[in-house]
Amino acid sequence: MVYDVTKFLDDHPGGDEVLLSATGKDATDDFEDVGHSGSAREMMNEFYVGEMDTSTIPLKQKYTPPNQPHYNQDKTSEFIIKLLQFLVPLAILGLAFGLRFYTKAT
Ligand code: HEM
Repeated sequence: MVYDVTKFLDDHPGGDEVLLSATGKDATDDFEDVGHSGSAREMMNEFYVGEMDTSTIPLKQKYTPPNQPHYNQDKTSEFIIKLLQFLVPLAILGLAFGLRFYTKAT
């Protein structure tokens, strides 16, 4: 049985949260566990929409991850920049020492 409880959310004595948590699925157990009164069962008729062929419900809903923005998976350029950040100062230092050594010798 399918019920549309959108207009009942504000009026449900058990609150809207429990109703919302029971949407889009078989809420029979949730409903029965509360031990709803006879009048609650009568009220349900107001929100009755129809029947559903439960055999058409997929047993497990397939999770399809939302489309992610395409990140640059190629980390090579990042690695080269890091390497250069390390090597360039080292090269300058080496050059400075080299020059100093060279100018002293001559
Ligand atoms: C169309 C469906 C529903 C109707 C018409 C309905 C109606 C009611 C009514 C009239 C009450 C007051 C107590 C009573 O008379 O039994 C109530 C209480 C409550 N209902 Fe519902 N209900 C519905 C669905 C649900 C569902 C699906 C859940 C759980 C997921 C739920 C959880 C509760 C809770 C927790 C209370 C409070 C019980 C308490 O404080 O003792 N109800 N509901």
